[in-house]
Parts: sequence; C-alpha cells; structure tokens
Amino acid sequence: MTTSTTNILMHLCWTPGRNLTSIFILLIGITLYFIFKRRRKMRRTVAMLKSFDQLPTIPILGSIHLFVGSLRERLEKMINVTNTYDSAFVLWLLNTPVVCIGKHEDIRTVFEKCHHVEYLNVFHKVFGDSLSMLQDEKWRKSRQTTTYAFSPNKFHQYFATLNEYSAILANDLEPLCDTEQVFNMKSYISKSNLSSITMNMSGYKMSSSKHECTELDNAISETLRMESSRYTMPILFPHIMYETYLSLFRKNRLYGVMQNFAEKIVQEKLANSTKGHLHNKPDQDTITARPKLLIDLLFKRHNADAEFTKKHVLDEVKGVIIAGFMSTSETISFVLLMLAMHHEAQEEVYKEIRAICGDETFQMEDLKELVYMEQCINETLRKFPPAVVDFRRHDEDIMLKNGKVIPAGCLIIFSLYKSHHNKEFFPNADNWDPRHFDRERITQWRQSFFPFGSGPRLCVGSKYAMMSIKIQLVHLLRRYRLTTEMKMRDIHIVFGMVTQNDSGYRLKLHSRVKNERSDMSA
Ligand code: HEM
Repeated sequence: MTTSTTNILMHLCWTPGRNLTSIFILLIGITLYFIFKRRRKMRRTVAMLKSFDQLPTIPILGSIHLFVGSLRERLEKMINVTNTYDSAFVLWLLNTPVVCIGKHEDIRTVFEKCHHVEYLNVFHKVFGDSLSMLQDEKWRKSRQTTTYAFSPNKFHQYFATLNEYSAILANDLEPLCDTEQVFNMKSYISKSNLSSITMNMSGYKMSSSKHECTELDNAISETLRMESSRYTMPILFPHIMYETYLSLFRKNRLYGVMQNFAEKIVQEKLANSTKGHLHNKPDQDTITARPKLLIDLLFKRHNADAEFTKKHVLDEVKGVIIAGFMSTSETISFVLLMLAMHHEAQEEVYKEIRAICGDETFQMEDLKELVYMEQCINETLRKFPPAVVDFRRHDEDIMLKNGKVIPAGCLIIFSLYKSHHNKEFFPNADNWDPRHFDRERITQWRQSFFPFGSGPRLCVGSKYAMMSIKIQLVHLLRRYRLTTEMKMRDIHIVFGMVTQNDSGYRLKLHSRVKNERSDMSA
C-alpha cells in the first residue's frame, strides 16, 4: 500500500468528525467507476436497445424517478406507463436495462424460451434457495421433487385436508353472521389457508389460536412489501444498505418469525421420524401411512444427496408454503369481494353449488363440474393477477413478433396485468365480467391469460390452488350470502410480490340457511 493511500485511510480512521463526508464521496466515486465500467461492457446491448421505445432516464437512477411514491402509486404509475406503449419498451433500473413486454405473443415467446427467473437478489432473503429462486441444474432437480409432491395421486389427501380446514373456517365465521358487522375477510382466509397448506406440504399442525397465523401472515406480507419496494428505492438496492435498513428499523425480526416457523416444521418432522422411517417405502410415510408429503420427499433427497443440506429442505418448505399461501389467500379474498359486489354472479355460483355439491359432503370429482364458479375465479385472476409482472433473464438474443431483438443478458419484465387487460381478448376488460371465460370463448381468452405463468416454470401449485379456492368457496357460499359497501372504484391494488387490495376486503355475512327456512315457512 502506498504511503498516500495509508495516509488517507489513517485520516478516515482517526478523524471521525470529518470522515462521514469523505466516506460518502469515496462511495460515490466507487459507484460511478463501476457504473461506467459496466456501461462500456454493455455497448452491444445499448446499441441493440436503441430500436425500442425508451423511457426517459437520468444519470445513476435510470428511469426510477418516474415511479416515486407509495407502493400503490408506484404500481399505478407502472401500469399507466405500460399502457402508453403498444409494444415492448426499455427502462433503466439504476444501471440495468430492462425490456418491458405486454403483448400476449411476446409474453408467450419469453415464457417458453427463458427458464431463468431473475429478481436481482430481491426476495432472496425470504425465499432462500427455494424453487422459485433457483436456476439451471439446481432448479431442474428441485422442480422434479416438487412436481412429484403435486402428482395426481396426492390430491385425494390434499382434498380431505382442505375440506376439513374450510369447514372450520365456515364455522369460525358463524359469530359474525347476521350481525351487520363489517370485517376484513382476508385474516380469516389467511389463517385457514396457511394452516391447510402447511399441513399438506409438511404434516405440521399449526396452533388453532389465531395468534400464530396472524403473526406469520403479517410478517410475510410486510417483508414481501418491503422487498418489492427495493425495486424503486435505489438506496435499498445494495444488499448492505438493505441489511442496514432492516437493523436500524428492527425489521429483521420479521424474517426471524418466518425462519422460526420453518425451523419448527423441520424439527418436528425430524423428531417424529424414528430412524429410517421417513423413506422406507417409495411413496409412503410409515408414520402416518399416507402418501409422502413434500417434506418427506425433500428429506429423502437430503439423505441421498450430500449437497442438498437440511437448510435446503427448510428453504424449499418455507418457499412453497409462502408462495402458495399468499397468492391463494389474496385470490380467494378478491373472489369473495367480487361476488359480494356482483349479486347476480353470486346467486349463480350458489345455485351451481347447491346443484352439484348439495348441503353435505361432496367429492373431489364434483369440483370439475363447478364451471361458472371457475369462470368467476378466472375472471378475478384476470382482473387482479397475483403476479402483476414476472421477471426473466436470457443468455441468448430473443426475437419478438415485430422483428425487434432483445439482446442476450437483458432483464425482461413482462406485464401479465397488461395482457389480461387486452380488449382484443377481453372486450369488457376494465370491469369484472365472468362472461369473458364462457366456454365458447376459450380459444380467445387462452391466448392472453397467464395467471400461473407458462412454459417450464409454470406455477407448480396451479392445480392445488384451483382446488383449494373452489373448496373454500363451496363451504362459504353455500352457508353465507355476502354483501359489501365497497365499490370497484374503492379497489386500489398494491404490489407486494403478490397483488393485494390496499383497503382490504370488507364484507358482511348473512345466513343462507336461516333465510331459506323462513322463506319456506312463509
Ligand atoms: C392463485 C394462486 C397462485 C397463483 C396465481 C400463482 C402464480 C404463480 C406464478 C405467476 C408463478 C411464476 C411462473 C413463471 O415465472 O413462469 C408461480 C410460481 C410458483 N408457484 Fe405459484 N401461484 C399460485 C399458487 C401456488 C401454490 C398453491 C403453490 C404451492 C403450494 C405455488 C407454488 C409456486 C412455486 C414453488 C413457484 C416457482 C416455480 C418455479 O420456479 O419452477 N403457487 N406461481
């Protein structure tokens, strides 16, 4: 080290009063150096991107200044910007160029070609090394294990658990019925979903008190919102800055809540399994005599593959539970809110439930017959897709339908929201209208509808999600009629990895059974 460098360092270390400014200047210098070094490397990319429409940029921040505001405002601005461009356009996220696409045919091309999901390190602290974060060979292996957990032979068991938890949910709501009390449905739905998905993936029974679920639900929602914010808050983008922010505002405890939960699940599984029991038979857990759950499959892999550690098991279980529970809970809450706002649709779903499922037990096969209910679910997934956008990076050039080429290595964001609002396929796109999904329109809507993604990384739990949403709807709607004072204009979606309504899902419940009895006696 030269004497002058040593002098600078000594100066920084020994004069604490002045060193803040010096450190700041040094940091800016280093950042600029890396930005310009990277930009030089990216000459080819930048040249190719010139053929696309470009959002205005400013030095260092790129196009981020266009999306300043609350989470809700940022999403609204993003949607407005996407709507102004007919085809793909380019924005800069700090010094990373991002190609944004919203046309159905381009989205399909990218989904089919790119397996590499890229969140730029955001969300890694929540999902760790779980499926949605992995790439290449590691992803392929994990995908195989997880897909096996969703094979058709598991679904009867999942059905039984979901049925049981949905019945409990319907009972838990009874005290609110016919009271004129307005309440937020989401917390009830979350508790039920979190408990059933945890049971189905890991065999772990959550405490029946609302506290454990509420604490976890809040921790997950808040961390996902914080993580999503990082995309438009450049100061939090570097890992070190985000960690500092978490420590300063004591937010690390939220991650701790999730971690403790996942550790409890894994510890309980290990404690319950007497040596070797977990993997005696290829598809059966000898303790429960049930088909193996995701956690059993993961431990089996852990035993066979030294590189797949206990931490990987924990990350996978945590990742699938969070991915599944969040998106399903928001979707059911949105469906219930939509049905409360659209009485005719609610009555039609109710009649269908009565005709197919009756009052008491129903079979898994019956769910296929709930055609109109499925239209309502699809319409909700169209209007409020849990994933508003999705991310990819590809190491080869990709040609779009209009002949423009996305250069290799570029980050690609595609707007599922935009493709779901394309009036060519959904003529009444701005409203909630289940007729969009009429059977005879299938060739139209299929082209531009991607709530679960598409291609090799298609949501691994899509069938599970549909089944769980339908089961909950059957239990709730055959017992309660829903009303709300909320209007479509009160809905403002925010992006916290999963789309949520900013003002919640405020409903009132009215008894179906009581009202029907009084109708009959009259
Ligand atoms: C309404 C409910 C759900 C929606 C709308 C949804 C949507 C999505 C979307 C859009 C993706 C990304 C696909 C892509 O990038 O191509 C995804 C991935 C994923 N989903 Fe879902 N999901 C739902 C429910 C579930 C459930 C219930 C589970 C598990 C129990 C689950 C587990 C996953 C996992 C593990 C991935 C990552 C797959 C991979 O990277 O290979 N999801 N989901």
